Amino acid sequence: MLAVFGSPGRYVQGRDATAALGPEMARLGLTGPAVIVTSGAPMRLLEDAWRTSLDGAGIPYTVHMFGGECSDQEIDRVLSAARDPEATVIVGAGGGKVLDTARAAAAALDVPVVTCPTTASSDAPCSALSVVYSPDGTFERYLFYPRNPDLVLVDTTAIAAAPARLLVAGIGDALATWYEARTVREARRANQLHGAQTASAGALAELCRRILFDDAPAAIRAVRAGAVTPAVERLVEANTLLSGLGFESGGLAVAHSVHNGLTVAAETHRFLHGEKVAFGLLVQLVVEGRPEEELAEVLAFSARVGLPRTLAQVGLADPPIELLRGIAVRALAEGETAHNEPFDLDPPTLVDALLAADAAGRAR
Ligand SMILES: NC(=O)c1ccc[n+]([C@@H]2O[C@H](COP(=O)([O-])OP(=O)(O)OC[C@H]3O[C@@H](n4cnc5c(N)ncnc54)[C@H](O)[C@@H]3O)[C@@H](O)[C@H]2O)c1
Ligand SMILES: [Zn+2]
Repeated sequence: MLAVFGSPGRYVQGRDATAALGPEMARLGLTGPAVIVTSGAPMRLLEDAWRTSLDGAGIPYTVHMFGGECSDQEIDRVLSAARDPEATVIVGAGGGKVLDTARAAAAALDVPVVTCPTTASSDAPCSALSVVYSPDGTFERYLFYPRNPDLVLVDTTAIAAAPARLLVAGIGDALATWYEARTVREARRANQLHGAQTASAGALAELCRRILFDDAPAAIRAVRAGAVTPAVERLVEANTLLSGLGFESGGLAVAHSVHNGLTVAAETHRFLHGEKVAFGLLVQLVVEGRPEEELAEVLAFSARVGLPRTLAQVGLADPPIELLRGIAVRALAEGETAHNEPFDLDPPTLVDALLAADAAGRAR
């Protein structure tokens, strides 16, 4: 297997970065017409900055309001919105679902995509894939693309204006990165680019983990105050760039499959991707039989930053055993990254790991 490493063409991050969107697009030749896919909160935060920046760069654009889920239906709506202006670039500005929808529409049109995360709630911004759900929020499939985004522009002022819960969820998604990449490396499985892991992907995942452990509490405090600080900048880079490069070029394992499994339970739909991944990571450590100290370290960190450690904390207080079985079956469906483990996994084994991870979280 060849080693493969992928990354976005250009990554720009900082205070009020949206002011640079027009010039950054223009320097890449992305002069429009553009369709901006966005939702309510990001729109309110950024519409004035878009007008100034894109008008200033001579880039015509229209805005498409996101319907709430990255589903085939929503991707089709964006394609319709792009038809009339004959859009030559799609810009996604919002959470992971907005970015995934924008990326899917751009790929279908074979035009470049720009992602502008307005929250550091997941590692969606930098990747060359989308996660597609049914309109009611059940995981359906991954869509893989030949290219990563041409430009990722991260406005930390917008991110600091978002609820701290979103940043914490992003920490959950980023926390799993190094542990999942370690599994993929040890098992010599393929990463999300269908190649072997480079040493640099492992090193980026490692740096991601170190920044989380060093900077997360200070960054969360600052975002609660709506402030951008050096700790916020580092943490946003860890959640967005390092976790993004780390998961894609490093690979995924049980933690993300448990997330996908949990989505079969409607009770979990009000919880964020990164919150479910954080619990999935505990399940992964249990099923891999990692040392007690490692589980304790992750549990202590998760408790400190406020990530879920139990089934109840992702909406499943006292779940019936049939529901847990359904979650395990979905988590082990064909193509799931749980199969990157170096051992065979079956639903009863995973149900036991779900129960044991929950017990470990409750015991703390
Ligand atoms: N493509 C990938 O590589 C990849 C990686 C990780 C996750 N994902 C996907 O991304 C999604 C998770 O993304 P998410 O956790 O961001 O959820 P989300 O997209 O639902 O966004 C969460 C909420 O944040 C709000 N929001 C965004 N910016 C805001 C701001 N500045 N102020 C206030 N509210 C704001 C949104 O409106 C939304 O209600 C899942 O569908 C997951 O599967 C994809
Ligand atoms: Zn994730």
